[in-house]
Amino acid sequence: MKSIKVGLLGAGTVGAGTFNILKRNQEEISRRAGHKIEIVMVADLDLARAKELVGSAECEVVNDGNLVVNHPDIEIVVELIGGYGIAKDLVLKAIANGKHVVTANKALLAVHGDEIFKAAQDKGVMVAYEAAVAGGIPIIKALREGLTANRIEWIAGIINGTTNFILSEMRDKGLDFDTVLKEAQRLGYAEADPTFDIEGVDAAHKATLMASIAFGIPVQFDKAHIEGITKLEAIDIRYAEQLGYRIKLLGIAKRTPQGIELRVHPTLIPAKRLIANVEGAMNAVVVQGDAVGATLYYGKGAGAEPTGSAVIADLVDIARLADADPAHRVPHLAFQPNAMSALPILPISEVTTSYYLRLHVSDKLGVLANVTSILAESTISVDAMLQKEPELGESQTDIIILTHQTQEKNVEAAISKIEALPTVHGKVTKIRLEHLS
Ligand SMILES: NC(=O)c1ccc[n+]([C@@H]2O[C@H](COP(=O)([O-])OP(=O)(O)OC[C@H]3O[C@@H](n4cnc5c(N)ncnc54)[C@H](O)[C@@H]3O)[C@@H](O)[C@H]2O)c1
Ligand SMILES: N[C@@H](CCO)C(=O)O
Ligand code: NA
Repeated sequence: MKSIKVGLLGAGTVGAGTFNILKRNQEEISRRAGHKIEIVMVADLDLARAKELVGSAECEVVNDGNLVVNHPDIEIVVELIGGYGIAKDLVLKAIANGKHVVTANKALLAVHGDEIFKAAQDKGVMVAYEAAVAGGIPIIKALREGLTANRIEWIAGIINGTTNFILSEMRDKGLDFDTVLKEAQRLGYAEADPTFDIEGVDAAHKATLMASIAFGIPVQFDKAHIEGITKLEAIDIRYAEQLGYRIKLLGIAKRTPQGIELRVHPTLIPAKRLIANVEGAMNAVVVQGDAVGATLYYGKGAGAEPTGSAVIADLVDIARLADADPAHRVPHLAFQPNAMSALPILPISEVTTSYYLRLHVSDKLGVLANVTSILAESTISVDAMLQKEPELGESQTDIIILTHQTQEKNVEAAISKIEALPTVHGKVTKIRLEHLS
């Protein structure tokens, strides 16, 4: 049996998960791959961490990733450092040296993916990234291969474990935001910079990659509309529940005749949908294809071994395909590089969806009539409404309105008019709503 030599860049959470699974399941994995996949060198700036991971195993430990990417016997480089700097440099060097690359680095691919995939294409090597989206869930495999017959219509996913964990723990245990974030960091879910998680950036990296392989468009992270969970208020989570909805941070990629919607934001979804009941650090992605209908993928999107599971799946894929003619391998972005689409990513003002609006109003006759006539003038139709009784001794209260589908710019124009009414106080809270059907 041939041995395929692998070099590991980064011995942190995912590096350790990958190393340990490969050690534990070596025999089973070799039976599948038809080759022995062997990590022969581990590089980490923190040499002690790498040494502790490798233990007594036969594997060189170094603190300079260049030794991995320049190693003559290493065929596959696994990049698990993260970020755009040294990770990009080492990935491009590995490709230039004719090595295949496996990476979990969605930030790098969502921003520099086109350059990296082009370099790999020119050199005839593979860049595999199953771990980059929804960790252990084989969503890249499903989109690039399993659903290849379909014209994919939309994808909607809970694709950041940290924020789903925060939303779940806050709702169920009444814990505060900072306490739950610290716990997510301790469990190894959070990014090195946790603002990437809570501000929706990490989910947008993943949605960008899914949009590319679903629709055959270049990676365009800079065009994604991104909102995180930091401005979400507990009161809206409660009102949503009363109306039969849950609020989740969704990554959405949708094809429309005018272009592609690519957006990440807190979203109301009907509580009866399976995806609405995905809790804790779990991830789930719904993919709607024209032939297959809706399919749902669920599992652990973060953590050492779930993510390591995806890294090793890529190693096995590469081991199986390494000898194949590069033209016969699965294209990096699922579509042949000369058959990419130029469909634009739509600005958020052009997006069409439904809305949850919360207005703080004076409890006076005629307020509701004023609001509904503004909505009617803007051709926004109302799906449901909830008017709270004012608290004892209060003269103001909340009105919650759920709209039918309309364009974002219509809703924004109507909100400006509603906020100008003397009986409406402060800003109107707007949260997008998706029925996912
Ligand atoms: N943690 C997860 O659950 C998870 C899931 C999916 C994807 N990812 C991605 O995987 C990658 C790694 O994440 P992680 O959580 O394992 O991070 P981590 O911080 O636990 O590990 C990164 C390791 O890289 C090392 N490192 C930093 N600079 C280096 C350099 N110049 N040369 C060599 N080593 C260097 C660090 O010392 C550290 O040990 C990131 O791209 C992340 O986005 C993480
Ligand atoms: N920080 C990411 C890790 C997995 O990509 C998350 O919380 O989902
Ligand atoms: Na995955």
